[in-house]
Amino acid sequence: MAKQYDVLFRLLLIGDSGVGKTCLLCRFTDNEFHPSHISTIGVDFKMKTIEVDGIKVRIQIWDTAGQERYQTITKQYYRRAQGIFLVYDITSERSYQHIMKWASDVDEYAPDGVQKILIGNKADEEQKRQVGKNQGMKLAEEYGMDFFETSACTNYNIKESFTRLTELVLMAHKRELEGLRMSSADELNLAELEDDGSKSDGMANSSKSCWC
Ligand SMILES: Nc1nc2c(ncn2[C@@H]2O[C@H](COP(=O)(O)OP(=O)(O)OP(=O)(O)O)[C@@H](O)[C@H]2O)c(=O)[nH]1
Repeated sequence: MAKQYDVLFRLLLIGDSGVGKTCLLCRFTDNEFHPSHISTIGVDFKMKTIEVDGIKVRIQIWDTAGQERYQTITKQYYRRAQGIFLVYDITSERSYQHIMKWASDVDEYAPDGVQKILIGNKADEEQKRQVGKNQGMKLAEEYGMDFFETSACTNYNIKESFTRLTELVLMAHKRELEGLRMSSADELNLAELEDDGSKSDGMANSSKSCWC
């Protein structure tokens, strides 16, 4: 039977409450968008398999609550991420200013070598824009990250940004992947998902099902 995937790994979405993390995830995995905001409680995740450079990649994507009160729980998920989206809302200067704080949390809690992308979401809301595209680009450059403006609402740059972070993680784990090609027998489990699956059932808790 053909293998369902070659490699498994974990991505994480972080950023202030309301910037659109859940909607980005739902747009990417289910091509759905819902206009109401129901705050995530703790963490939630969804899976999707994509093919990049001929490699079938199964990604577990963790959506974290932006609200301060859940930070103790959500920070526990940083250390097992291979890639992280730092998300702000282009209509909220405050959410952009807070990227500094999210980036310092990543430095403190995520593993060395974790791949990062800066996302300015809600790009469809041009009339309400408070953060210029050049500000996003400048910040991303300072932190050495790639940058995308996205819209979960119009499906702008969603596939592109998820694919790019996946590519960055694949590049960062090139050596392990070469080993996989040589053996061609097993999939590579970067996220130790089987192990986590049982644990996460108890820890992941969200008030949202992903209809957004
Ligand atoms: N116009 C527009 N609205 C969006 C977009 N993405 C999300 N929203 C809206 O922004 C609100 C918050 O979206 P969520 O995805 O729930 O935000 P979140 O970051 O997951 O919030 P927490 O779970 O509280 O951390 C909702 O009303 C969404 O419909 C977008 O690209 N454009």
